[in-house]
Amino acid sequence: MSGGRAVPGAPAAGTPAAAVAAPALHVSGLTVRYREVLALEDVALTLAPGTVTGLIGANGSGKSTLFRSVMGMTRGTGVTWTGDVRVYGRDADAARKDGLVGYVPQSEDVDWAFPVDVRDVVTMGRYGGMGPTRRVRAQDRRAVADALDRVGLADLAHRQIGRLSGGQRKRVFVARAIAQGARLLLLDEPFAGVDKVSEAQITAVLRGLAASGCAVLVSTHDLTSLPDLVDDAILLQRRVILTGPPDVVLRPENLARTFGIDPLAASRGEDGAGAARTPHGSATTEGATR
Ligand SMILES: Nc1ncnc2c1ncn2[C@@H]1O[C@H](COP(=O)(O)OP(=O)(O)OP(=O)(O)O)[C@@H](O)[C@H]1O
Repeated sequence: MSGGRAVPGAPAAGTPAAAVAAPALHVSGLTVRYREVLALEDVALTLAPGTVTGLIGANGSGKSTLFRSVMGMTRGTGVTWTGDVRVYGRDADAARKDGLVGYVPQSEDVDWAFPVDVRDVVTMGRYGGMGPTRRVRAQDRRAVADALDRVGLADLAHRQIGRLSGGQRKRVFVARAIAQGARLLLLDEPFAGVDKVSEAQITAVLRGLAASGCAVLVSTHDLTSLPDLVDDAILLQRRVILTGPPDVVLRPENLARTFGIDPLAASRGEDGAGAARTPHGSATTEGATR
């Protein structure tokens, strides 16, 4: 972590020049099995720095498993994991250790009643660079203030985290990743349970991060807003079905390949259950093969 003002997207101190030119994320041959459940099969994808990529798939299609694999969280009893994950050309474990990867999981394992405020949580993003004493330095304070500014939470810095709305809570964890100096951000359903205003704020923050050179991978079921958010989208159904610009990926025939239904038929009410919003109508997000 470099000193001075945090600049998301700037290479971390000591990052080799060759790594700067490398893809932000390169996954190849990733197969993950939870005992008898094959969650991901031979997944390959590449994210360029400075882009936002949407990860689209029905429930159970493997989105969270993909995020967890990049975070090294799919190793353990009953989990079989093969494949290669590189972050800016480096082994993912080493890149995470250096704080290059920020992760906003679907639901944080957080005790919302705990007496910590917004600034305390965002400061946790700086722990990696603080050493064992966790003494907060001037540069940490500046990075935290900058991150809070970016997500529009500066005014709530001293609010206890349990007294935040759902959208504000999401933004706190985005700010924590920004304060960390992450150059690859993984967000698992950041818009779930979030109103349109918060969604627009989070979208603006993510676009801003991409503009400053970060790569962002975001899963969402809100397909209507996808074109405003992403440069590219990946359709996942245990395997990567399709990657491309959102207008191509969101074509009804392509969505039907992943969601297992004709979304236009769904919009006509022939299958309305669990409908997700798309620019073309409604598509159910249920019905994936598990
Ligand atoms: N810890 C686990 N043990 C066993 N099976 C699991 C585990 N976690 C996920 N799975 C299974 O792996 C598959 C992929 O799950 P995953 O959570 O990655 O999907 P997802 O696309 O994130 O779904 P959602 O949109 O519902 O969040 C599913 O069939 C799921 O039931």
